[in-house]
Amino acid sequence: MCFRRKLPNVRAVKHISYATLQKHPLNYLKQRFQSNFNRLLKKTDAPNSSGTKITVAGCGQVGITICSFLLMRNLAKQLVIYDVRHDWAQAEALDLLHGSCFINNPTITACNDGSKTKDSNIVIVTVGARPSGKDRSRLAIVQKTADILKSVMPLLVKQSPNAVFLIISNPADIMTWYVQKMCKLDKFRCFTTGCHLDSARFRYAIAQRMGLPSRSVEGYVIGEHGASAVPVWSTVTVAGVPLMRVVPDIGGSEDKENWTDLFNKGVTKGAAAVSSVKGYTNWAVALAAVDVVSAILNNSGRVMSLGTDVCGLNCIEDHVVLSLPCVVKSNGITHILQLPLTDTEQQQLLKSANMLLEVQCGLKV
Ligand SMILES: NC(=O)c1ccc[n+]([C@@H]2O[C@H](COP(=O)([O-])OP(=O)(O)OC[C@H]3O[C@@H](n4cnc5c(N)ncnc54)[C@H](O)[C@@H]3O)[C@@H](O)[C@H]2O)c1
Repeated sequence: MCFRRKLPNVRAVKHISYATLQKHPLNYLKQRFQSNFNRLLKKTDAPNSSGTKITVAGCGQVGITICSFLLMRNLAKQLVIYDVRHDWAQAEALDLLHGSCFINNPTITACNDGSKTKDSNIVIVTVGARPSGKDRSRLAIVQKTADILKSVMPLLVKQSPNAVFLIISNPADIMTWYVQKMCKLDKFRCFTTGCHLDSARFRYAIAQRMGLPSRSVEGYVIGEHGASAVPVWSTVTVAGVPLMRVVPDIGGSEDKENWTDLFNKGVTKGAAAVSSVKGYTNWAVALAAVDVVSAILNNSGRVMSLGTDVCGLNCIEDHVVLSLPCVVKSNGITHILQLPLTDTEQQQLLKSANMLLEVQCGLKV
């Protein structure tokens, strides 16, 4: 009996005018219910934490796949989808929201003006053009994507000046260099997934040849996320055994087992094998991006081959963005590893750096 008396009295809500009731009977009911329900909730002094906020800029194939993995892995409490196609972004957000009860009730919003991205912790950038036509290389779309980023990035940086910016848009190394320069962002908090994806493809290709799962293989690809990527055979271990100890000539001119072919087919031409059929790649890049986000949010200190300005490292003397193994913590990249490379690997890395530098110089900024 005592308990019943403490329940709020539904008739006590007086502030709703008769006009409102006439106009919107449903509103009236909603307000009555909400007002009474709120009286049951007693607020404490705990600060209101809204959780990690992540913006995904660009909700094409790559962007929306990243969104779905972020939600499935429970990494974003607030997700903002930003795209010039507002209706499309809103529809994608609503589609995801319809499944809220399966993904821990996140807040998902969409916008085309950047307003809702304010104070994001992480901004993942996938806006851009896809390679199409005869030349399907990543470098073919460089100026087009740069022009798009020129209109998008200042807005996103202004809204979230302290965020970590993860650049996916291709050609990813050049675009990261461009964004770092244009928005004056530090290299530790504006970087690209770069060769983290290529390293995953590398591990997969080696594991396939060995008949083992990818996770039994460690090893890095460095340099350009693209045709001049460098396989660092000297870092490859299979079940802890350095592959170079078993195949001393691996990747060299005497490589009778054709490991270089395996790299070319599985890594540098890996994306084309998918996109020549589908028209795009989305799953592996999204998994790689979400892996980086998870490393950041967990302050993990994991080492990943990511692309940022590597001037002064491994004999590279220019401000060029390419991938080297990086330590990832909550504020971004804390350290970049100077790998002890073989002569062949070092030469290939410098070649990759020079090629990227040439494209950087040709960009109209
Ligand atoms: N780094 C990697 O490993 C990797 C892998 C795959 C794809 N990519 C790159 O990711 C990018 C996206 O690929 P996708 O397949 O999702 O392409 P997509 O064409 O499906 O999506 C691009 C999205 O960007 C949006 N967009 C374009 N201009 C915009 C603007 N000015 N403002 C806001 N939004 C804008 C488009 O509306 C579209 O939704 C491409 O550059 C692609 O090459 C990178």
